[in-house]
Parts: sequence; structure tokens; C-alpha cells
Amino acid sequence: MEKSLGLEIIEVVEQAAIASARLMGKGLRNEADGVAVKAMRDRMNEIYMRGRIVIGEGERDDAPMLFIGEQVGICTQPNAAEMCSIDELIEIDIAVDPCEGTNLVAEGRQGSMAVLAISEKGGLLGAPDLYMKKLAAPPQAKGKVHIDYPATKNLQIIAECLDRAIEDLVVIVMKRDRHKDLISEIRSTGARVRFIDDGDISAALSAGINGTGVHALMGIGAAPEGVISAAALRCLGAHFQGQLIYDPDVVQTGLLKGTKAEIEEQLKAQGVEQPDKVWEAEELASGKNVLFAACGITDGDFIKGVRFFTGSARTETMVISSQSNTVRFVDTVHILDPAHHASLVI
Ligand SMILES: O=C(COP(=O)(O)O)[C@@H](O)[C@H](O)[C@H](O)[C@H](O)COP(=O)(O)O
Ligand SMILES: [Mn+2]
Ligand SMILES: [Mn+2]
Repeated sequence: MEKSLGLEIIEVVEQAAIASARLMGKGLRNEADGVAVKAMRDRMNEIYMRGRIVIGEGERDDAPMLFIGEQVGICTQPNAAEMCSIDELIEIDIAVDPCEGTNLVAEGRQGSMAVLAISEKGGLLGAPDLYMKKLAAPPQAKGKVHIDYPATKNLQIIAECLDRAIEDLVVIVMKRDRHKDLISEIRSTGARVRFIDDGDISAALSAGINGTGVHALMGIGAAPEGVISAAALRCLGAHFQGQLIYDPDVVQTGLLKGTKAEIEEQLKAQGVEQPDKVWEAEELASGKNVLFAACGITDGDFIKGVRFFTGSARTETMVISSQSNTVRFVDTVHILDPAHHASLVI
């Protein structure tokens, strides 16, 4: 999978990031999202693969493309057998977030990325468009912390695993009313809180990578982003657990339709037998091979955002593969106008 798709998927996220970055800071949330979706879809449809979107952008944002179940890639065409090799005809599942952090892009703030995860068919959980309680932590704490433990206990464990004082820990929490008690508890331990407005995939990765200055992600974000985060953190050997949250009183956004009991019924009707289950990263992204790629739209903790020059653009992408056990940082100069080759600066 990595050999046939590695470079292609880098270009998929790069193209989405460049398109979206053009609209950075312009206050155009939906447009920044729309151009990223189009660029990602167009580039994916040039690849010799047979892909199925299991987590898309279309459903929640009512976007017309990259919806759940959409087929992408040349080998989804009716005459695929004539054009594609046996390997290319194997079905793969794809989870995408072409513009993760649309508000961040619109406001020119840090932490937005174009991101996707790929696995063999059935290798990525098709999470419902609900909320998810998340706990992400560095590899040293994997399996030692637990999403059911109070934040205080988890922070004591992380401090011990990292051999540092709790006061030296930084925890990312999304700035939401629902996190009021969580924030008070984290602060009471002496740990420090870094708020983000959006973009908890980037935050989960920051927590899972040593050297970012972030030691945990705690709180409730979106469930689809939880699956994509799990794909990356699983490959990194870091800790990630998620639990669906579907109680409107807990999420406090007014965005969930129906009561908790009604949503629970819907989930069971959709085949979610245990709506309150705690999911491990290896269950959310269970595939034998998982490939993850994220290209910065705006600057982040571990990758820079898109920079534009006269006739060129420069991107940074992180590619993680469970197949080769590699984490690659790909720094690419895109010559958009060949008349300006001289604009390449190192
Ligand atoms: O920030 C996010 C928004 O993603 P996108 O729509 O692709 O720009 C995600 O990282 C969050 O996980 C999530 O969508 C958010 O936490 C939802 O919470 P809320 O804003 O309170 O409804
Ligand atoms: Mn998102
Ligand atoms: Mn998005």
C-alpha cells in the first residue's frame, strides 16, 4: 500500500493544503473548506486505486463531495479491470478531512491541516457524526493512562512516565463550555492548559510526539476526527482512546439532533451495539496497514503551513506508515509557474 500510494497521497494532501491556504485569513470558512475538498478529490481521482470514503467532509458540512460511501480513484471506473493491476483493484478505505480546522484557516490561526488516513477495507471505523471524548498521550504512557480515570490520575501517570513534574506538563483542551470542570481539575494538579479553538487532530498528534511541548489532549471533540487521530497515534505507538458522546447536555453546543435516548436508539439501529464503549486506537484504526498523511495549511507544532512565493509554494507534510514503521517529513517546493524557477530558496 505504502509503495503504490506513498507519493500519491502526499500530493493529495499537498494540493488540498495549497488550495485552502490561498484563502487563509480571509474569513471565508466554507470556501476554504470547499476548495480543499475539490483539490483533494480531483487529485485522488488521478490515482490508480479503488478507494471508498469511510469518513468524509460532505456529511456534516453538507459539502457536495467526498461524502461517506463515495468511490474515488481510477480503478473505481466501470472498465477498471482494463486499466488497473490486480493490486490496484484491491479495495481500500479512506478517511479524509481536507480542511481540518476550517475556522483556523478562515482566521489565519495555527493548527489547520489537510489530512487523510488509508487502510485496507474495513480497517478504519466509520464513526458516526457525533462527538467523542478523547485521551491522547505520549508513547511512554500508552496503556497506563485510561480515559475513565480522572484527569488528575492520568496526569500523575504521564508525569511519572515522562520523569517530570506535573507542573511541567502541558495539556491541550478545546476551548468549550463543556470543558469547564475538566479545565479546573487540570489546573488544580499544577499542570498547564493550552487552549485551542479548533483542530484536535493536530492536538492529538502533538500529544503523541515527544518534543512538541504538549503532553496530553483531553476533552470532547468530533468523532470522525477521533478515528483519523487514532490512525496516526496507533502508528506512532502513542496512547489514544475515544468514547462516543451523544448527550446534548454534555456537549452543550445545540448541534445534536434529538435527546440522548433518541440518539442512542438511532445508533443501535445503525448497528452500534455498544454506544458507550471505550475504543482503543487499534480498534478505531484496526487495519493491518495504515497510512496517514497530514500537510500543514497554517503553521502547527510539528509541520509548517503553506508558504507562497512568486510562482511557487512550499509545503510540509508528515507521512506515517505502519507498514514500514516510518514517520517521514516531506518538504516540497511546488513550482506553480515555470517562469519563476529562480524563486526556489533554501
Ligand atoms: O476543529 C474541528 C473542526 O473540524 P472542521 O470542521 O474539519 O474544520 C475538529 O478538530 C473538532 O474535533 C470538532 O469538529 C469540534 O470539536 C466540534 O466541536 P464543537 O465546535 O463544539 O461542535
Ligand atoms: Mn475536522
Ligand atoms: Mn474539515
